[in-house]
Amino acid sequence: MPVSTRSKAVFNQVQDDPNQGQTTRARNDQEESQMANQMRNPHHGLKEKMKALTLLYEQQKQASNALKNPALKHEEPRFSTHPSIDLLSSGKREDNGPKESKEPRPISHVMRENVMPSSTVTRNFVMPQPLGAEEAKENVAVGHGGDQIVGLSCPRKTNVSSTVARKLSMGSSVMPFSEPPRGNQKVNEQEVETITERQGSVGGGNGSRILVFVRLRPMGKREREAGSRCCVRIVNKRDVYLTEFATENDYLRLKRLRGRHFTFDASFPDSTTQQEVYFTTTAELVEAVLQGKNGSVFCYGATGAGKTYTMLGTVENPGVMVLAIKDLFNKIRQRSFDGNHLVHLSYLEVYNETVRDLLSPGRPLVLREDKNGIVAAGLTQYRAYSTDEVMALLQQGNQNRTTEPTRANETSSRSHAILQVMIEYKVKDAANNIVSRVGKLSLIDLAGSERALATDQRTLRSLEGANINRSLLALSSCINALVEGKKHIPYRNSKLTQLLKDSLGGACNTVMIANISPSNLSFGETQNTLHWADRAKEIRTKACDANEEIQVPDSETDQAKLLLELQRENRDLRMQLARQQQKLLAVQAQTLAASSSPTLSTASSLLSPAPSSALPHEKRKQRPSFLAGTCFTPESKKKGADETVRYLRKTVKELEAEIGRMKKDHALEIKQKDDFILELSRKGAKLAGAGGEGVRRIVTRASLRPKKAPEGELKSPSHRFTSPQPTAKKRSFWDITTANSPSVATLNGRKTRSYISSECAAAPSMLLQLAYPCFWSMFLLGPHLINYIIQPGFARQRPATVKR
Ligand SMILES: Nc1ncnc2c1ncn2[C@@H]1O[C@H](COP(=O)(O)OP(=O)(O)OP(=O)(O)O)[C@@H](O)[C@H]1O
Repeated sequence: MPVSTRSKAVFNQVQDDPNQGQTTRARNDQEESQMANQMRNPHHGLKEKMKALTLLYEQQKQASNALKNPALKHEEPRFSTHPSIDLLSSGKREDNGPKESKEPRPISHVMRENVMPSSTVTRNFVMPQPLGAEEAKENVAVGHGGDQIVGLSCPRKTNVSSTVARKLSMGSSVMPFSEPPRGNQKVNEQEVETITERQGSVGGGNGSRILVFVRLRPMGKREREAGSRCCVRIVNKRDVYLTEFATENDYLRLKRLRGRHFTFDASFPDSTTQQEVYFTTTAELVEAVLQGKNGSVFCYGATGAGKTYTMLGTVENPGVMVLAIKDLFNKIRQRSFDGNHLVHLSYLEVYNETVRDLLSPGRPLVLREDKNGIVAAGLTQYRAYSTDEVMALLQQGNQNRTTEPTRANETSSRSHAILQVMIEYKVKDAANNIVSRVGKLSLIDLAGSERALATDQRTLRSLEGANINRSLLALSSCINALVEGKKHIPYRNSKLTQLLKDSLGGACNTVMIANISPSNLSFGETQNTLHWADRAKEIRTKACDANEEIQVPDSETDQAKLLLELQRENRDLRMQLARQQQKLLAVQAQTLAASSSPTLSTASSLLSPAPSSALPHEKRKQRPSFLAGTCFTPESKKKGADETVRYLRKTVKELEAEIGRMKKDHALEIKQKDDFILELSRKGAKLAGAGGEGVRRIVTRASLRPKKAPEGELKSPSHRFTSPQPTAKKRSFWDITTANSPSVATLNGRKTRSYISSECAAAPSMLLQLAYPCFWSMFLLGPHLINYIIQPGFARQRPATVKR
């Protein structure tokens, strides 16, 4: 620490003085130890350092006075200056100061002088020395529109060297934009690496993040005249504060201000020059394009926000497009001595959802997708050899561009313009093969997002506005889908998004410049622009060095791949379409069913479950379906209804025939059972006769019935939940017969049940017994019928003929 070193030097001087008395020496020792203690303590504040420095200063002053006037050698100075005076030069004085002995002043004295300076003190305020880049960054004053408030407590704005600032701007989270290099100053290649690295790191190694910048334009004359206020504040060249002022009529929020805060990679206040914008946003992309990577810059914002100014600029203040072309040719000249760089140029616009060639206007162009991405078929590619040539082409293209005056902007661009510069660079690789690298730079000036009222409601402008808004809406949908990581990105929703596919989701370094107006009258548009810009920050494009992989294109393989991809896409789309159609048909069918005649609908609703379940599968297949797609015309409707009626009649007939068959079967069964019972009865009678005095026992149902439970006997809890005939035993027809009766399972696993009254007091006569099967057959028919209805295919599985 410089302070402690100096202090030590002073004490050494004191010790070296041979004329020093014992008392003074003792006091000095005490002071020395006190000072040493103070210096050892790292937490001594500024006050302590000041004390030490003041002491030092006093000593030096005394020494110099003593030199000038030996008579005043031990006199105390009559006034002192502020301790901060000559803070930095004190060290020098100390070094050059005399080595003569001087009595150190007591600390208390020095302190008193510092605290209570004499009225005659001359005060000199010294501005601190300029700080380093880091300190300057920390102390950037918060000012409106990026202006610095320079005061006594703030350091002066320092000029950070361009390299440092560039690294700061691209390599760290804080990104103040940099000063442009003067003249033809070469951009350091390391700087380009920094932005690429940064983009790569953000993209997680596989891709790069879109860099988003915001540019605020100055307040326009019209806006000033309309009395608009500035609602945008840019702080730290990065943060954008948007304030909504309450209108005079908005009494509820009259005193309330609503604000929003956004942070971008860099934000340009209204005083920013075109060069600053270019060097911060695009210069590095140009460098990357020369290395065979793709780059895109697009301006986005409301109408009149300054997009065209940023992209094209004026003759005096050329914009990004012009500066990029100039820079590109400069760089090519610097590095290409063998003329290996080929520059091709195309310029197109998207106007009312049609693509037009701005360099050779003619019929609208068709967009096609090939292995290089989306291309406009038939678009002119000009080979350019110099900046002047490109400038001439650019001018020509701009003259062909659709611009119209609107209420919001006198020279409003009514189309999206895309300038594409392709740079092909041929190099020899290690194996001496010529490898060509192609980099593409797309510079896009979008038409302004706008409200119909803000522009023009009446004429063609409104149609243009609708189309512009549609394409921008499609763009925002794509941004949303990309941000949310969706599989399907709706690029096909507009021509603009198709053309921007590469820039948004391809292998490309992309920069978005959001242009905003400062006027509070454009608050809504500004907020919207900032919202989308903020969203776009999250988009990650693919890795940018895909170019390496397409150096040696295998045309057949590529075509096959493309074909496969297109087929897959086609299949997906067809499936999507089919699903949608199915949904539509289902809805239409429901509507049709609801609107058809009540009898028919009732009949079909009543009968539809039965036939579908009762009929064999083949029959169900044949049933006319509403989804067959033939029921949408009146004739087809009638036809469908007739068919249904016919089908129902047929079903009824079939059912009747089935019932008749079943009746016959059951009659036969009943007859067989009756015969069997009769025979048994006869046998029983014979046995009884042969037994003589034996008890005649006729098996009746009553005898088989369980005895009534004794009163007071507990019933199971489930008893409460049984049917109303819990006391009657459920018995089958065969229960009354002997053990060789066919089991219940012989009837296809289905139990045929009947309930027997528990009130039969006496055994029934034979006649009655014969009547029972008839009675039972009634019960038997019911379940069979039900089974027929609820179980398909039952009709084919008739009960096996009962054998004795
Ligand atoms: N940074 C700026 N400095 C000075 N003037 C500017 C700036 N930005 C824009 N302007 C001026 O504002 C006006 C509107 O700008 P510009 O035409 O670029 O808007 P735009 O966003 O392209 O509008 P549109 O979408 O309707 O085409 C122009 O007169 C332009 O000169």
